[in-house]
Amino acid sequence: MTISVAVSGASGYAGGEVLRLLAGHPGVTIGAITAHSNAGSRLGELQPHLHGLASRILEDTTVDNLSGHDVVFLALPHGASAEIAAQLPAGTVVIDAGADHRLEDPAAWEKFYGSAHAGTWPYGLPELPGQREALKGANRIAVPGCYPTSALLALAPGFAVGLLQPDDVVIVSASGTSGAGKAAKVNLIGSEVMGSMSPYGVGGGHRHTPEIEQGLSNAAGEQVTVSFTPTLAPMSRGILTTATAKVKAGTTGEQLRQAWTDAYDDEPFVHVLPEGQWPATKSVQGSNHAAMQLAFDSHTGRVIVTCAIDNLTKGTAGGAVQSMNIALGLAETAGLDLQGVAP
Ligand SMILES: NC(=O)C1=CN([C@@H]2O[C@H](COP(=O)(O)OP(=O)(O)OC[C@H]3O[C@@H](n4cnc5c(N)ncnc54)[C@H](OP(=O)(O)O)[C@@H]3O)[C@@H](O)[C@H]2O)C=CC1
Ligand SMILES: CC(=O)N[C@@H](CCC(=O)OP(=O)(O)O)C(=O)O
Repeated sequence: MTISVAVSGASGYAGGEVLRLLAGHPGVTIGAITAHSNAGSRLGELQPHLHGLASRILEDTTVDNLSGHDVVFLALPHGASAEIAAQLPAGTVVIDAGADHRLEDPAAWEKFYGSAHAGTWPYGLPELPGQREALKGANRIAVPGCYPTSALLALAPGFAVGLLQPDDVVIVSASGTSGAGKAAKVNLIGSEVMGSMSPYGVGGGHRHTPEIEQGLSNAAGEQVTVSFTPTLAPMSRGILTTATAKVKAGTTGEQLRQAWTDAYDDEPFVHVLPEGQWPATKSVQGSNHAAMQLAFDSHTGRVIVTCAIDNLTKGTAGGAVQSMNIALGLAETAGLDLQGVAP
């Protein structure tokens, strides 16, 4: 049996990455591919790396064009996906790469996104406690944001076993510029970003703060507050997150390492590196893998975890395909058997 899949936002970075992964997926057939201003164009003009699909024509992103498939991926700007999703048949598996259905708290949504909350869907990060079960058979899936994917993978194990204090969490992430999408922004063009790094959304203003707090609070079973600072790095892909939290009194370095290795030893895509080896974005580029390392800083009583992902793969499209596989009962790694790229 082959599963028919439609991909909207196929002219953009996230949609293009979904197509790259689906092109190598053994169980799916790619049906409609849709765009907005680029509808009518050949895919090869916009995504020249997708050689096998180059002659496909982008259709308009309409309910009619997306209906009639088993699975629909939405890789659209915030707001656009909720409007389309609400009109797709209930039996279709809809996987939203955007933020519209990630947050559980309508007040947090309204505060950070400034619009009405569209509802909450199962969250597509299967490595979180209990989340793989929640995705089985789901027909609506909210793909996490790229920063939250790295931050939640980094700290959830310590909160899940009660080793970390909930009120002193500091997370700093560096992201490649593709995280911002294809639309040109003056601070993202090469001459501005090459050879330079800069922060943004400083002081609790970034919209991923409530998403990270939600995931860590769910893992901890109590409210976790987070200080999150994103920075822009001169690379096209990749996120390196450094997350630190104060440990509870009496916690040892051995207990911390045990908690992380217990959480991830059986995971196909999340790797706690051997002690002393630290992650690099290059090692996960183009793959659905996350590489991480942790250390206990006994001087400050903090655990420091670094986690590297590719924002477009594990941070978006790879997580989306992994969640689709779980929802449909396929092998979780189908279409995702890709190693990193070097050098
Ligand atoms: N880039 C990343 O690392 C991540 C992105 N995401 C999310 O994925 C989604 C897509 O992001 P990304 O691919 O980066 O963005 P891009 O700007 O690269 O692509 C946006 C896509 O949406 C289409 N589009 C734009 N406006 C509309 C509209 N009003 N109705 C329908 N389609 C529209 C565009 O079509 P056209 O080109 O034809 O105008 C294009 O295909 C966003 O919600 C983003 O937040 C999530 C995690 C990480
Ligand atoms: C570098 C960069 O600009 N990154 C984006 C986050 C990308 C992402 O995960 O987006 P959504 O939550 O919107 O899906 C940002 O900070 O807005």
